[in-house]
Amino acid sequence: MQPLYSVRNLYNFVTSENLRSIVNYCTKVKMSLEQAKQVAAYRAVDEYVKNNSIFGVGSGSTVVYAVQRLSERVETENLQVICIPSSFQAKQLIIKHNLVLGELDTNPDIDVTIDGADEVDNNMTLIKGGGGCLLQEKIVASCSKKLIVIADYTKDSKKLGDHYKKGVPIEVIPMAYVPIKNKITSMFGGEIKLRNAVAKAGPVVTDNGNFILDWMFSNQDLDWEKVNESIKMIPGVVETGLFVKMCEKAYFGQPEGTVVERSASIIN
Ligand SMILES: O=C[C@H](O)[C@H](O)[C@H](O)COP(=O)(O)O
Repeated sequence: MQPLYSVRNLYNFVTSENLRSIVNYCTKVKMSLEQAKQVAAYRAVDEYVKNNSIFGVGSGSTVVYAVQRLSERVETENLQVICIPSSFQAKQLIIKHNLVLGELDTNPDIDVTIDGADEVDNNMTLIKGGGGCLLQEKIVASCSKKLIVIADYTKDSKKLGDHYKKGVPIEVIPMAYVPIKNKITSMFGGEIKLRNAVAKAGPVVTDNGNFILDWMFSNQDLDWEKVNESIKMIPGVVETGLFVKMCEKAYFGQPEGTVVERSASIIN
């Protein structure tokens, strides 16, 4: 007897008609996500980037829209803005849009950084580093008067882990990844995976030559500030993707094109 889920049965089920509906549905979801990212990014750049300022450029797919908007504003309003990148990707975006590229050596005081996030909780604690850029992002954010997050509606959570299931990224020195993995799980439980590359054999290597561990925590009620401090004390840990008390405001683009805002001042 053929199993119900055999390839032939699946093939019969996926007729060209319902395949078209599945593809249409996926395209609509993708478009609504992209639109949500764009409206959030445009709003943040319009509200926060001023003339004669130093601007920290975050990393990820949502930041692409922020840089796009900034370049439009630089052209139409003749804004003078120096851009400080938070990754190789951010640097390439700045160059591609002919914006002024700066560095922390010459501009260590940033007015505002606009960055994406993998998840934002009710207390404005962030998980970042889904794209492996957490270390430079945290350095740039720490040099900024304001950190503003731009994200689509799927990143808006009550508690960390509500929506983002890939865990907290932790950047580590390669030789120490196994002991670090063991120490974190024995302190806080959960499960840890070494992040593997997609178009390369072996692990992801960050812009700084390190590895990334993804910690799937099992307790959503941890004190993230303490957890962050404890993990950072482990020798070989370079940085965590937990951004605690750093973010001033988050803009969440919605599927229908509106933007929901959340401020740290309302919460704290
Ligand atoms: O390492 C990547 C960064 O922390 C990104 O800002 C974060 O992963 C969000 O990226 P995206 O805007 O693509 O969702």
